Amino acid sequence: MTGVQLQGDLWIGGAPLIRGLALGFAAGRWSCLLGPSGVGKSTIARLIAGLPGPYRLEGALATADGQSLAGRVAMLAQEPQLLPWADLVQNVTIGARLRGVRPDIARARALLGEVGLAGMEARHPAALSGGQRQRVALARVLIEECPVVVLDEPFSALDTVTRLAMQDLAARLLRGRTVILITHDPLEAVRLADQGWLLGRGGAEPLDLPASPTPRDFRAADTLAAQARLLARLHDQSLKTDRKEPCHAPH
Ligand SMILES: Nc1ncnc2c1ncn2[C@@H]1O[C@H](COP(=O)(O)OP(=O)(O)OP(=O)(O)O)[C@@H](O)[C@H]1O
Repeated sequence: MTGVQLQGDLWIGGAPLIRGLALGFAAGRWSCLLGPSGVGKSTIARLIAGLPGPYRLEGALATADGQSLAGRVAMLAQEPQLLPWADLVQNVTIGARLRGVRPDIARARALLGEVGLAGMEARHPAALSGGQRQRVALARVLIEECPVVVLDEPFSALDTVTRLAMQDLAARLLRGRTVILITHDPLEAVRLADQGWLLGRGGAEPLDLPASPTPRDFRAADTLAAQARLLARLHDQSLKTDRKEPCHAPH
């Protein structure tokens, strides 16, 4: 497994986005990024996944083993980005198909079952709900065996109970990988993360997480206390940032 270090200033479209980043994503652990909408979380995800964009890093993105991240990162983007003309098995196995290797159909079917879509394998994405499409995208990431996994709001379209089940599934199947989880949900961060940061324009501040093993019980006192602390920090941050949009109410 490999850890990932990101440090420096991030720019987008010629303007500064976040200054003074110093993030160390520990090898084999789950790290979480939270922060207000537009702060740059998805941009960091794209940077780590090596996807193109109008961003520029004045600093360094490095791995603990010194090897390139190319070909070693699986990413679940905010939008599921499924192939509309392909069935669910073909969607889940797209990585193998693109690499020209034999797709593991049995594993794809098993994963579709694990994400609650058994019996729907022959459907196309248009015949799914938003939350079902998001679970196909989750299965597509879970089938990859990349050491680094970036999950950008992977459970945002799910109802609360399904979300908890998918968190448990991802925690089980991605155990031992270096996972970078982006979320707006304080409970999700507290349940899954070994470490994490709250991002703001001026950099990143570490999260205060329980010492108990993940995935943490959502009923446990230490989980709920950490969730409340994090919610309070997010609330304080939004008051400080004063990001009020002008309101064009009709007169
Ligand atoms: N092509 C672009 N040119 C200039 N700025 C851009 C471009 N694409 C995105 N941005 C800006 O970059 C900033 C960071 O976007 P990003 O998607 O990384 O934020 P985020 O923290 O993931 O937000 P959210 O929580 O809403 O998903 C935003 O303010 C956005 O407006």
